[in-house]
Amino acid sequence: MTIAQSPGADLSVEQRLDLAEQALRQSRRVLDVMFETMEEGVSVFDGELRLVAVNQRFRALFDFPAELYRAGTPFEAFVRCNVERGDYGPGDADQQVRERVEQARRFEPHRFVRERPDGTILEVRGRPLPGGGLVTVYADITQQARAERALRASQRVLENTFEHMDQGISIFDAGLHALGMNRRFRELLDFPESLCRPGTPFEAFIRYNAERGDYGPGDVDEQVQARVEQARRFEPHRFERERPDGTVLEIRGLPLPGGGCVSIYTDITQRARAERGLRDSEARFRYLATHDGLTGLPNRTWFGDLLTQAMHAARRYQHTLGVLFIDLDRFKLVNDTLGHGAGDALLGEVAQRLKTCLRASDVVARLGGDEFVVLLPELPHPDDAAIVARKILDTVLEPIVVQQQACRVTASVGMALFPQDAQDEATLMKCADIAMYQAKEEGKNTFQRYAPQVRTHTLERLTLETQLRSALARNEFSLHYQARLNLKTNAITGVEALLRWNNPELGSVPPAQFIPVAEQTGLIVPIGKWVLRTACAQNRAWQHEGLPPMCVSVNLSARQFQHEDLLADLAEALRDSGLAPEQLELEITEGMVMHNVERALAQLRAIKQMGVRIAIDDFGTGYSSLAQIKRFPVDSLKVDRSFIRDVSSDSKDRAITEAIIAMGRTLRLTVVAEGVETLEQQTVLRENGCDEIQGYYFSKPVPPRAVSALLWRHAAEAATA
Ligand SMILES: Nc1nc2c(ncn2[C@@H]2O[C@@H]3COP(=O)(O)O[C@H]4[C@@H](O)[C@H](n5cnc6c(=O)[nH]c(N)nc65)O[C@@H]4COP(=O)(O)O[C@H]3[C@H]2O)c(=O)[nH]1
Repeated sequence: MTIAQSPGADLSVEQRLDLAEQALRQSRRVLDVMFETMEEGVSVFDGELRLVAVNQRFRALFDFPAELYRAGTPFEAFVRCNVERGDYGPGDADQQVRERVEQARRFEPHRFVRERPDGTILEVRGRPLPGGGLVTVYADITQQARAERALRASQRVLENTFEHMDQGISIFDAGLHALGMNRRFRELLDFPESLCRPGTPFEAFIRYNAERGDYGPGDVDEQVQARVEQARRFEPHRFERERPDGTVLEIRGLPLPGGGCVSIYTDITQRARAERGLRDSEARFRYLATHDGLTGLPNRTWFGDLLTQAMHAARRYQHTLGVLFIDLDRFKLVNDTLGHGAGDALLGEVAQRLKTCLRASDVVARLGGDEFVVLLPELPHPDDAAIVARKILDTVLEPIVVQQQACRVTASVGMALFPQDAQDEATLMKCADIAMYQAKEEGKNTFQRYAPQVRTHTLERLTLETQLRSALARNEFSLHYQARLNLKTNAITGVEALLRWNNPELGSVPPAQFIPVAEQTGLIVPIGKWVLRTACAQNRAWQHEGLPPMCVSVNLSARQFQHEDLLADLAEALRDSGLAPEQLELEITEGMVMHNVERALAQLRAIKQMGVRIAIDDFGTGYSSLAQIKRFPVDSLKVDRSFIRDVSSDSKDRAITEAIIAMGRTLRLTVVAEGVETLEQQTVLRENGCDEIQGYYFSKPVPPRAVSALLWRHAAEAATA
């Protein structure tokens, strides 16, 4: 330190000495103040390592006992005090003292950091003094050291996190050279260790990827160039990449504030797979929601959409649009006789044929069951719809081989046109539907253009069908019974069960009206089963009343006769009612057996084997020959009403009736005349040897209670006769 000298060359020696002394005292005071007010603690020891001085800050930092601060205290005393209060940590006290004193005795410059037990961190700098001795400066660096320590700790945490992150990270500088990358980056991208070093150019990674085919086929140089150029733009980006091993990576790139960029790689394979699965199932769902599962054609929903679009276009460009409703005529028969598998195969074939016989712009859809619909979006001329309809009929008519059997089905087609027949989709569809019903009534295998006058009739028929569908569940059916009289014994030999339908909306509907509808719709099968069960139970109930046993006849429809469940239904009705099989008779018509003689024969034999009787109903109206009837195991023939009506007046009718009676006798069959309304008719029949009669003359069809009364009355009359 330099103390400023004051000028005074003209002063005496004493004066100068005095002045120098004053200056010395002054600079000593300055030094003292500086020493005492220093930020750092300072200790000064002489060449013998005895204390010369410590400043205020030293005292505050170390808090040694006051007696130690006396000048001349040996350095060793301070060290020992520190050792004793644990300042140097655990260890042998004497050795700790010895080591430190020896160290100090070397009087070498030194610098170290020491942490005191109270957490204070000191930077200790020692310097030998020129004339011997040692000055040591103690700086309290606790705050700074703690901050540094915290920084280092958080750096370690960061490095640890970086290294063990679930995402791969790579960092490149502004010159696109690698600054760093973590373990996951190497794993996810499967790069060799040699590549994953700081300084590796971005291009090297890209080239490595391109060469191993990570970017798919293509020119490697072009792939590299495109990617490096892209990276050079340092724009934020995010995309997904599927690696050849199937790993799907989401790659996000972010520019760094000081230049360069960081890329984050996330393995999203699972999520991508799940999303792909979802997309697949969504597509599948969409397909199922719009397609018919069996034929692959558009379903009703999709067809509705397509029709709406086509109507818009037709309206805008003012052209004619056609809708054709197609219903297969004998499909249910195929389904019932050959099974559902055959039915499905047939529908598939029909769908295929419909598709090929139409233009690509036309639409064919399946509405369900055996119903198809065709949309002709643009008809140059309204008559063109008829040409398409004819084409459809021809194509459907071609034999279809199902289960090695050639089937032939026909179709009924209904046509409706926009704008001629309807202005909106729903009405247009309804019109085509109505026209289709009309075509069916016209005798099938035909097409019909919608005409407003058929609408009313068809609507009635539609109402009937709708009501009929729920009639069984709503308990709207009942059975009436018509008695049969034996002309020789005058006994009531049996009753015929006749179905009655009473509907709250339609009233009492005659069987002639609803039975054909029930047949067409297939509803006759469950209804017929109900008739069978009810008739058997009723016959048994009469027996329980004490009436003499007799036979109950039940009409079988063609559908029922062909149905695979018939035998099981029969057995069930007999078992549940407890009726003897010979007290049940089934009435079938000639047409039913003539359709497929061999199959019918097998069915009839099976029924006969159960002990159930069989009658041929409406006999004479069909085409069965005597030779064929001979083969059938039938018990009776019921002569059709039409021959009986004029049997007493018309010689031709009488001749036919006589022939039937004679034939029946030859075949040992019971001959029953139906529709006998007069005494004359009865007399002629008796004279000709007819076995039994049924008709209004003897009894009308009546409810069970009235039958019971008739039977009791008749039994009583017979007893008194
Ligand atoms: N004019 C006239 N008619 C007479 C006379 N005696 C009886 N009838 C009627 O002639 C029909 C005889 O039955 P069907 O020929 O089997 O003809 C039946 C039968 O084919 C069918 N049907 C009735 N019930 C059933 C049933 O439960 N199942 C099936 N599949 N068909 C049934 O409906 C047809 C008509 O039945 P219904 O209207 O009850 O008509 C009955 C009966 O009421 C008469 O002296 N004069």
